[in-house]
Amino acid sequence: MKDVQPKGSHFIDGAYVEDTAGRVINCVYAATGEVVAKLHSATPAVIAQALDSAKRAQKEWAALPPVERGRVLRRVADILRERNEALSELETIDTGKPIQETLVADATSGADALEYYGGITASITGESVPLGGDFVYTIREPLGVCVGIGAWNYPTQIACWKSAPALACGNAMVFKPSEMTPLCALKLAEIYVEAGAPAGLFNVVNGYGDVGAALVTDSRVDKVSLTGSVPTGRKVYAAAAEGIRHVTMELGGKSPLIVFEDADIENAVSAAINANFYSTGQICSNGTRVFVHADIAEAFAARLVERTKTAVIGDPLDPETNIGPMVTDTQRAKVLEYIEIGKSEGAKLLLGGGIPAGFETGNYIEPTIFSGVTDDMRIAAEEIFGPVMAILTFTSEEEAITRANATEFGLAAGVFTNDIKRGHRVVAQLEAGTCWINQYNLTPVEAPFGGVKMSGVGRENARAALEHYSQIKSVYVALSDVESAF
Ligand SMILES: NC(=O)c1ccc[n+]([C@@H]2O[C@H](COP(=O)([O-])OP(=O)(O)OC[C@H]3O[C@@H](n4cnc5c(N)ncnc54)[C@H](O)[C@@H]3O)[C@@H](O)[C@H]2O)c1
Ligand SMILES: O=CCc1c[nH]cn1
Repeated sequence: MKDVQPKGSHFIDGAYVEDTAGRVINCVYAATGEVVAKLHSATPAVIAQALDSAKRAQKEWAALPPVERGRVLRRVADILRERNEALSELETIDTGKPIQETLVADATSGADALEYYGGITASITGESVPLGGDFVYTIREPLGVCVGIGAWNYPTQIACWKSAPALACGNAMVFKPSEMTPLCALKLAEIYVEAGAPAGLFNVVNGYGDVGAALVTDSRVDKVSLTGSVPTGRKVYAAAAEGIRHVTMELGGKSPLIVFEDADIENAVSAAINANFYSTGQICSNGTRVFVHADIAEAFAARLVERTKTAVIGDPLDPETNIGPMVTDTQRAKVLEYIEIGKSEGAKLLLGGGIPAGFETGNYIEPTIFSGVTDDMRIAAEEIFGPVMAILTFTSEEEAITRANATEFGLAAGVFTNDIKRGHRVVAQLEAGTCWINQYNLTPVEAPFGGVKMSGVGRENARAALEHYSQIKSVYVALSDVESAF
């Protein structure tokens, strides 16, 4: 294994920082259990250093001409692309996701965000509102210091999706990665400095949940953007509310993928595979409730099982592997428990259901398919966040919509049909922030991404994210005399 030990646990004010007084964070390669790096959770002194330097850098950054700020972000995008191979390898070591995925979905997705926001930085403007003589103009101002808190499934992408729009709007960011994947965001911080961002503009503090909690309530912080689970979202949202801070909440889901009887079965099967087994099932927007019309359910399941049997489970650094280990043994244990729950609830196990033979070391788990699932089963109601697909059947459009919406979550949804009118009609009734018709899980930076209901607040990506990293100042300009009562 190559040496991935960073020069310090945190990256603050343009340099690596270490404080060994913090609790140890072991960074483990999920395929072997080997500890590949040892870091320390941020102490209060480290957190203060990060916030102070971000506050200072933010003023300097916001004072630059927007076109110059945009140029720095575009340079970050270029460096991310130039180093894609090394960054993808690091992402694979950090998360356990197969290299064939990380080469196309992580630093590259981050680069898209940096390029997109770098390109529009200079067009983040206010407007002029005529009042028949007098007028109002608006200025779109940065919020100040933003805190980003990440989940472990997409450490590079999450850091880029948060920092790119934040910095484009003139903010600074202190980013706290998940304690399970502490390595990738440090590389991004190095790249920001190399691309010309002022020291302190993008700081990374590693740490456990208590570090996130300390950041959220600090008086220097103006905005918090969390990617994580609903229970953490509840805590962070409440803590941020104490200080009336702006929030973005990118939380969990239990999204429906509806396959109508007229759908192209091969495409629908491909989508179900992507919606459940990509990243070994560790994607927030996964379509884990696959509603299939009863008329095609048997054919769909047969083809799905046939194709899933060809999945290549292996070392994620091997380019042939398309199913890697889960991020941690704890996460795998949780998924194995759900599989047992599914069996005891009476769902039919069509494929998988355990640790693959020959993969007793590492956090491996088989891609698992249940059929005969009903809405009341826990495997159909709760987010598992692993490679477990539940197939449910339906007989009418109305029934599919009602059952798809019968969840507290509302992150994403997909519809497969060859009747395009039906596709639009159904999507219009689905309670989800991100929908796909005849596709699943593609998240281009040009499209707003985020959830409704318990799945979140706010949007990432596209111009929509700018609304969540800026505030509007209205300036009334009088061209006439001032009237008063006396
Ligand atoms: N909607 C999205 O865009 C999106 C994307 C990826 C993952 N997710 C969700 O994330 C979850 C999986 O990730 P996870 O297990 O890392 O989530 P998690 O909620 O356990 O942790 C997320 C982050 O919050 C931090 N944290 C924990 N307690 C905190 C507190 N009290 N205050 C501040 N920070 C705290 C953690 O250290 C971590 O960095 C799933 O529910 C998944 O759906 C959502
Ligand atoms: O994990 C959630 C965000 C996402 C969806 N697809 C790629 N990234």
